[in-house]
Amino acid sequence: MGEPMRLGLIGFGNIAVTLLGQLAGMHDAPLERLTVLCLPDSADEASARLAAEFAGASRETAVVTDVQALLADRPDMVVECAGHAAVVAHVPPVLRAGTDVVIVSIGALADAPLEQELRNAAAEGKARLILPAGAVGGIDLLAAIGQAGGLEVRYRGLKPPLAWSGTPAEALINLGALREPKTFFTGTAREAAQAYPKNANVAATLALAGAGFEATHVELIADPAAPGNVHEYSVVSPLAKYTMRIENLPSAANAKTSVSTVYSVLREIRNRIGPVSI
Ligand SMILES: NC(=O)C1=CN([C@@H]2O[C@H](COP(=O)(O)OP(=O)(O)OC[C@H]3O[C@@H](n4cnc5c(N)ncnc54)[C@H](O)[C@@H]3O)[C@@H](O)[C@H]2O)C=CC1
Ligand SMILES: O=C([O-])CC(=O)C(=O)O
Repeated sequence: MGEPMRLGLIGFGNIAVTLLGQLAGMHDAPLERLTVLCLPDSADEASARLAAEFAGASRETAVVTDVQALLADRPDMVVECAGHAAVVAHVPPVLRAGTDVVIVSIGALADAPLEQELRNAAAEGKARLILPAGAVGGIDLLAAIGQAGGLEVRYRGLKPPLAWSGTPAEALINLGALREPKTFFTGTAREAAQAYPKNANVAATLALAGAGFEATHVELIADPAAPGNVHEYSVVSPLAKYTMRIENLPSAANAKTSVSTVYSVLREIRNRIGPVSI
């Protein structure tokens, strides 16, 4: 059994709430304290759910609404699952304080000055910024072979039309009337991640692991027949060629987010506290 851990969470939406259920059932790699940083309007709900679903004899919980209060709770690691704006607001001070941070809103790093600020903050605090695979897979191989250079990475993100609601796709196509797949975006991973902050974090993850934000080619597609949130990419390099296609189950509470994202975060937590990392 691993050492008990103090975990901080930033955000209390779909990913955080689903993760809470997973953490509550986790007994082989225990958490002794869970501190949630949420917006003031969700603090009461977060407190009630933590008390009902997580707190126990050997588990303490706290809900806070500012980052200094989160740090005062001395988390061993913080997980961001709140969106790009929360990365901007909260992650640099947590890293500077010397606390490792897992971020799911990886597309925030498409803003080059922010990426630099996060790298500097991690170096200053001697902390690690951990970028999980999220809703995509094969990041281990991409990051490994990418070091040899010569990579070509092409990514296609297909989701059902509903998952693109509230995004710039709405102004480009009639999502409700779509009867066949429609590619509404072609461009770089940087453009995709910035224009679609809730849908193209995967493009940023591939870019950071592989060929970079400018050289990673992205297509985004609304497809009424999509069997879920689909991430497809191909890699050509001097060391290996591979293609990947993942059909993800969308979250019940947020069609934009695949459930596997939550399990990817859980994997980072288990790897941190469990006796084996895989
Ligand atoms: N890396 C990946 O593969 C993926 C990354 N994501 C990222 O994860 C994010 C969260 O996803 P969901 O939980 O499904 O979204 P959600 O919208 O259900 O939850 C986000 C929560 O964060 C809260 N929040 C927003 N700003 C905040 C702040 N400054 N401080 C504290 N809380 C704040 C909101 O009130 C909301 O409850 C997405 O916005 C996206 O950026 C999502 C899917 C895949
Ligand atoms: O959850 C997914 O399938 C991917 C996603 O939203 C993102 O890349 O931002």
